[in-house]
Amino acid sequence: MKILIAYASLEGQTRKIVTAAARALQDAGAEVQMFDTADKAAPLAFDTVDRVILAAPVHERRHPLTFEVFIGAHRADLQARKTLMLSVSLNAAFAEGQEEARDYLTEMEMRTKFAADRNVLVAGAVQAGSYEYFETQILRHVVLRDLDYDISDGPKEFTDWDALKSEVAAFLEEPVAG
Ligand SMILES: Cc1cc2nc3c(=O)[nH]c(=O)nc-3n(C[C@H](O)[C@H](O)[C@H](O)COP(=O)(O)O)c2cc1C
Repeated sequence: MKILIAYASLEGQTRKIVTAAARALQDAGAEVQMFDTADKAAPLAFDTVDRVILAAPVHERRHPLTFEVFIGAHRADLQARKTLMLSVSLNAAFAEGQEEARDYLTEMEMRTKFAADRNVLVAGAVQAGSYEYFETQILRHVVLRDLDYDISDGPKEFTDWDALKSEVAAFLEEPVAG
C-alpha cells in the first residue's frame, strides 16, 4: 500500500511527527511518499497513492495557509481516498484544551470544505528559548494562558509517540472498502 504524507511544519515538531509516522508505516510494509506543502515546486502525483495522511501544526489558531491551499487544490483527490488528519497543537496536550484543539480543525474544515475520515489531535512542543519576543508573548498570554504550563519552564515536547504510532497503525489496518 502506498501512503502519501502531506504536511506543513513551521518549527519542526510536525516534521518530526510525520517522520516517526513514516517509519512506523514502512516498518509495517507500506510505501511512503512525503510532501511538504510549503514546497510548491516538488512534483506530486496522486495516481498511485492509496491513502493520505495530512499533518499540520496550529499557529495563532490556524493551520498554515500553504496547507489549507493544498487541501483546497486537491480536495477531489483526497475525498477519493481514505484520509487521516493529524492536527498538531499545544491545546491538544491538555484535557482543558481539547475543545479548543477540536475547534481549530472544525474551522479548517469549514474553510477548506474538506473533512478527513479520521482526525487525531496531536500534542506538539514548546521550543522555549528559540522564540522571538512576539512569539513568546503569544504563547504565554494567549496559547498557554489557561493551560497548566509556563513557558519559562523551558522547552518541552508533549507529543505521545506511542499513541501516535497506534493511531497510524490503526489507519493502515482499516479495511480497504467501507
Ligand atoms: C507563534 C505561535 C503561535 C501558536 N499558536 C497556537 C495556538 O493558537 N493554539 C495552540 O494550541 N498551539 C499554538 N502554538 C503551538 C504550536 O502548535 C506547537 O508549538 C507545535 O508543536 C508547532 O508545530 P511545528 O513545530 O511543526 O510548527 C503556537 C506556537 C507558536 C510559536
